[in-house]
Amino acid sequence: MSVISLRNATKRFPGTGGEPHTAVRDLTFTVDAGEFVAVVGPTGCGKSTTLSLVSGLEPASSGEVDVNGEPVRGIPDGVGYMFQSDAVLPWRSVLDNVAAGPRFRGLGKQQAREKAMVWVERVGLAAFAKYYPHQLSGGMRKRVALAQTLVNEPKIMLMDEPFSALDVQTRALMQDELLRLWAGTGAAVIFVTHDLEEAIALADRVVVMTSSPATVKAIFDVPLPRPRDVEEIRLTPEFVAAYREIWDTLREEVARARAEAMGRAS
Ligand SMILES: Nc1ncnc2c1ncn2[C@@H]1O[C@H](COP(=O)(O)OP(=O)(O)OP(=O)(O)O)[C@@H](O)[C@H]1O
Repeated sequence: MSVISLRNATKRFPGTGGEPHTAVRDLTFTVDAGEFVAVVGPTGCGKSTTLSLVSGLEPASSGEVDVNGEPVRGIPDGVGYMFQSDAVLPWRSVLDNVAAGPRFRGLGKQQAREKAMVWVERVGLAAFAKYYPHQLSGGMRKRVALAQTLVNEPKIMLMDEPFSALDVQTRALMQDELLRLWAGTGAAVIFVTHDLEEAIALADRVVVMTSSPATVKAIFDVPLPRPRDVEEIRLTPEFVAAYREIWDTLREEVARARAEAMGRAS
């Protein structure tokens, strides 16, 4: 069953010159329970706006966006977020950062900490539970952010380039970690990325967006088995074939976006 469904969803923002600016147009795709969908497209095409429509942060100007079978009006329950910049609070320990969500949702301090500790352990930070964010590496902070998201047991996870600021090795580690932890949750994921390799390594399906204003250009199934080791899987012929096929479609859009950006600059 689809837990996320967009039908001809369009978003227009007020433009600077009075004319409305269309950020995304006629978006149509669905995400099933337990499905991992990656969204790729050229820079600035409207990927983050797509997530804003699903998260209820921005209402659609036309078309329909449903979450759990209901039209999105405001921020739906059971949705977890992870963005490029994390929401780790510097004045709280790792454990208290992770416990903040359960506290907010009404658990007592002790219960929230117990629940948080389970996730702190799962993301491999048990020895660092009392540390403060400034004492952690970038990868460790991302682990905290992942625990902060997963501790709330979201049925939907919206991820906007969560690992793009990490170095290549830490990034691969975090991708593996995400897949391992997500596997037990049954959550539907939309993962926005610039990086086609990352999209294929992680996802069940890849949605390719056109250049701005974005619409869905094509949707590809990723025929790779799970569980996956993201560094190993990149070397398989199936991965390379999927990469070629999807890149053929994405390349035109990236070229078009570049040409438009150069046109604007000149
Ligand atoms: N709140 C807003 N008000 C006005 N325009 C906006 C707003 N949010 C996004 N836009 C515009 O919508 C378009 C798409 O932006 P969006 O951030 O969704 O793209 P993106 O594909 O996520 O970008 P990137 O690849 O750089 O992360 C851009 O032209 C942007 O300026």
